[in-house]
Amino acid sequence: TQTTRPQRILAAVQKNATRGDPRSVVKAIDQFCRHKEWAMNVGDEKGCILDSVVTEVNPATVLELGTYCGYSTVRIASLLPSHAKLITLEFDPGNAAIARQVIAWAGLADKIQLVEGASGDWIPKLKEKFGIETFDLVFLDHWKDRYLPDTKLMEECGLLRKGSILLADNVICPGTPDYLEYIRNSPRYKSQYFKSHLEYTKAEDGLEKSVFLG
Ligand SMILES: O=C(NC/C=C/[C@H]1O[C@@H](n2ccc(=O)cc2)[C@H](O)[C@@H]1O)c1cc([N+](=O)[O-])cc(O)c1O
Ligand SMILES: [Mg+2]
Repeated sequence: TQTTRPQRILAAVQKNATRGDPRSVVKAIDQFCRHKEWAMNVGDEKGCILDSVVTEVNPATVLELGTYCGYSTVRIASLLPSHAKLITLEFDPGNAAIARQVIAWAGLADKIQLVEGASGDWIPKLKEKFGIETFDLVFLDHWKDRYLPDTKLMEECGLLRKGSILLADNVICPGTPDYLEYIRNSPRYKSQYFKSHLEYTKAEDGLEKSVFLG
């Protein structure tokens, strides 16, 4: 019977990556997606920009919207300080099941809380459920039409503080025009565009980094 793309990504990790070595997990997925089968991971080129932002922010609390197979989850968590926590939201149970195994292979399960469900349902519950005050860093990489409503929801729920960083994938391809328009014109944010390429391709894409000003 036919396997799914996430199942094939997990198989590539289990075949080519070393248990407990997050960078080898990242490399195994990039090799597979560049040479065997494209998949919507943030990828190696934009991943370097992600790494530099994570390192600069050195966050104690991170929210990721859109786990998929856990590529960026592992990439971010591998750079976090020891007591830092990353919460990642995943809607599709099949993707979540794969991501849990990728995260476990990387040896990062103790840093990561994978929550299954819709961002719109879970964002209002994160404070009470996980004892979170605010997020130092939010990585947006889920459904592109959810970036704007979820950003407004995070504001309303008091999950952002002065200096919180939002980092959004795919602001060019597939594109998030309503989010970009809002975030670039709002007096409550200072934004910066990091030009790059769509993962594993020559097409333009980029990351938008925005600081919440309070
Ligand atoms: O569509 C894209 N991403 C959508 C991601 C969606 C992921 O977020 C989850 N989610 C989690 C929580 C939710 O509330 C909703 C969905 C979904 O279950 C899925 O796992 C995309 C597409 C391209 N592309 O080239 O076409 C490139 C990219 O880098 C992309 O990120
Ligand atoms: Mg993406």
